[in-house]
Amino acid sequence: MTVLDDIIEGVREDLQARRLPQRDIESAARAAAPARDAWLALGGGEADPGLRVIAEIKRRSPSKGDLAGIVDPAALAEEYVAGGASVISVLTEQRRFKGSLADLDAVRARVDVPLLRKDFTVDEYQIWEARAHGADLILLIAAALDDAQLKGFSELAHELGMNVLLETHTREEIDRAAAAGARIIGVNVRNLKTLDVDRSVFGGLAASIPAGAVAVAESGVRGVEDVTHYASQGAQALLVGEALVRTEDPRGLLREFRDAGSAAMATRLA
Ligand SMILES: O=P(O)(O)OC[C@@H](O)[C@@H](O)c1c[nH]c2ccccc12
Repeated sequence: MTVLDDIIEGVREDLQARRLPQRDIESAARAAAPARDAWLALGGGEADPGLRVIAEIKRRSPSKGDLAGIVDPAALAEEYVAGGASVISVLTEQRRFKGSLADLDAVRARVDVPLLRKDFTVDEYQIWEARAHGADLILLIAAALDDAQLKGFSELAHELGMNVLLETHTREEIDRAAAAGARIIGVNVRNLKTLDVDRSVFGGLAASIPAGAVAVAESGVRGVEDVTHYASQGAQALLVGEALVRTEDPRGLLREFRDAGSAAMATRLA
């Protein structure tokens, strides 16, 4: 059994414990304020977008253990917005990442940028639930889903006005993401089956991401050098967790990342 299989088993158990009747979650989703456009926020369709950052609220991870206490996730989210984050990612998985839907609610109440509900989506219920809690974007992981699920889950998210960040790790998964109509494609340089990080995976796959889709490099940003690396390899956006939750100055670090990344993008496109 891989790490990913193990995580998903826990996610399914937690879901059964909190599941509301389908009509209740649907009416909560329909009552939520309309979703914001995360694709536009990430520079979709723009000729000169500048590097966008998806800043993540993450207390713990299976690979690194405890990262940060984060007693007030909304205050951290406000720092991220002040530093120019385009999207905020809120981990809602409980067992391995110490996240919750309450974190998503707290952040939603305080910031206006698009929010990614970051979780292991394996059931349509979680998509309704994401919308009910104010998410604008959901994560779908190609390694965890078959083609019919990628397509069906994407369609449901779009029907609810949300975007999808479709996470890949191989060439084959990028092709599957493209076939599912993904407009925001992430390459996670961490292999979710082994948790190994290999930063060169992004550059090896970036050219396979279809034009028109926003290319997101996920994981492994330790500092400005990694930002420059990903941006020079074709990343339009970065998903950053650990570096931002560990620093004393998330606002300043975010600005540094955006400046360095935008400069590297400009050089690449010149
Ligand atoms: O903390 P990092 O190395 O900056 O990584 C952030 C993000 O990419 C990572 O949290 C992540 C990427 N895909 C995921 C899927 C589930 C949980 C977490 C993730």
